[in-house]
Amino acid sequence: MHATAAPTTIAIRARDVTLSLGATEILKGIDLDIVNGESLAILGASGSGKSSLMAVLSGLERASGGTVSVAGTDFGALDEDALARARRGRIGIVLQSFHLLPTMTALENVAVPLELAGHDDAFGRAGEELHAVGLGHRLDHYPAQLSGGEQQRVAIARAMAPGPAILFADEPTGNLDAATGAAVVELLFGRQQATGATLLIITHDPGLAARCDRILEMRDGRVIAERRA
Ligand SMILES: Nc1ncnc2c1ncn2[C@@H]1O[C@H](COP(=O)(O)OP(=O)(O)OP(=O)(O)O)[C@@H](O)[C@H]1O
Repeated sequence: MHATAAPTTIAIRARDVTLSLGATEILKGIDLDIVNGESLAILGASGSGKSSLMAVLSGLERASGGTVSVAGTDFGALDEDALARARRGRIGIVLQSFHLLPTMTALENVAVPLELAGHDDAFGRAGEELHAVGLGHRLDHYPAQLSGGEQQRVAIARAMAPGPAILFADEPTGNLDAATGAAVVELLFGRQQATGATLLIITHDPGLAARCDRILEMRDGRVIAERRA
């Protein structure tokens, strides 16, 4: 019996991507295809270009050369407004140091960006997502009243609330102890599986990388190795 493979669709395609800041060439020709729903770990020494690659693939930074296409849209062909529209709701980002607003509760941290993006029921959606990350009982807590692991859960809820097709995480467990980090990793993969999102994780943790479908290793602005986990 032959199963007909569903056509794989490319979430992110990079072709000969370079990034120069001033006289420094940071990315030196990256070629990459990331399939929808795939999880990909990016490993590499400090300064190898991991965060820069994430910035370019997520549209935070424009490539100096080459092309980055997300869901078939060439980011380089878009002006600032069109790029912001293309990114909005489609790309979620979780960073190592959470970046929650200290004067807002957990619920507000998740709801306010949704509200600004014009979501009809921002607070309802934010509450659902905070329940999904296990923080239904912490909605009215401020970041300073939450543990590091809880703050990272809020940051994950904020990134996931608009229903992004792609989630980027830059060392999401870097500021957490091992047990808390492991719980956050379970949560990330759980949310990925529940939503079918594509997941890109920058990590120094080989155990976390091994949980991903594929591992890229960077050195000096280039991808030097690639393997299936
Ligand atoms: N704004 C900038 N101007 C000039 N050089 C920069 C700038 N930002 C980053 N770099 C340089 O680009 C290189 C890659 O940095 P990047 O942050 O992407 O590395 P990384 O692999 O994510 O490192 P880490 O694991 O330490 O976060 C480094 O040598 C860094 O010093």
